[in-house]
Amino acid sequence: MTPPRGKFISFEGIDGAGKSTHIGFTADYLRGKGKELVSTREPGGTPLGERLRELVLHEKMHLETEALLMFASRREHIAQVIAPALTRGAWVISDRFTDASFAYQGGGRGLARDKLDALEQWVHPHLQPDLTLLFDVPLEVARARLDATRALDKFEQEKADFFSAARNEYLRRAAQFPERFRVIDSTQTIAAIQVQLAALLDGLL
Ligand SMILES: Nc1ncnc2c1ncn2[C@@H]1O[C@H](COP(=O)(O)OP(=O)(O)O)[C@@H](O)[C@H]1O
Ligand SMILES: Cc1cn([C@H]2C[C@H](O)[C@@H](COP(=O)(O)OP(=O)(O)O)O2)c(=O)[nH]c1=O
Repeated sequence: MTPPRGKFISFEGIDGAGKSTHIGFTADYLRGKGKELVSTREPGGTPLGERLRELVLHEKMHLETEALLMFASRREHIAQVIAPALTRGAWVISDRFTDASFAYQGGGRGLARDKLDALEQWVHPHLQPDLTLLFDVPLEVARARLDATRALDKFEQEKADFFSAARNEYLRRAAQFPERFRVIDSTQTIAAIQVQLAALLDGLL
């Protein structure tokens, strides 16, 4: 008998919003409920994708090259990891997916939305996350969290305008696709967010 398809959850937000923190909690929570879980990330998630990630996070390149590499990594990720896992009934949680390309290459860098729409249609015409968790914080909060924790990559070194545009594009997408997005106020304490996450995940189980 074919197992029921697994669920696909993406985690989004500007750098420093708290995605990585809550991915760990979500993975533990779902494993605790007995789900086979695949925790992965973009760009990356496959050996080839991780090599593309190194390039795209550290090399200067044309904006369209950057967008194409994000989708090239995603194509491989879907083929090798996401689709097979969902088919065998595993749940997939991904640290970013296509909404990040709309937010960063589209909102942040100004790539025309119709080009991103075309790439999305090409690379995954029939696949969307069942749930997209958007961790939303004001830029100053995100920046303060980043400065306190780590060395910054190419994107994290961008200026406030870039993150403001990326955040706005995320919120625009959340309003456009309310059935799959949940916006989480990430200025709350980690414990308060976990309570909210547990309730959202229970709704999917
Ligand atoms: N709700 C929160 N309140 C306070 N600090 C937080 C919160 N969420 C995350 N942090 C801290 O902010 C930093 C960045 O979080 P992280 O999860 O790495 O963000 P992201 O993956 O979105 O870039 C970490 O040091 C983390 O402990
Ligand atoms: C998936 C994706 C990520 N990005 C950017 C957002 C992030 O700044 C960067 C890497 O994402 P992320 O995994 O959040 O890095 P870390 O957790 O190490 O901070 O890639 C894009 O610009 N477009 C995309 O399509």
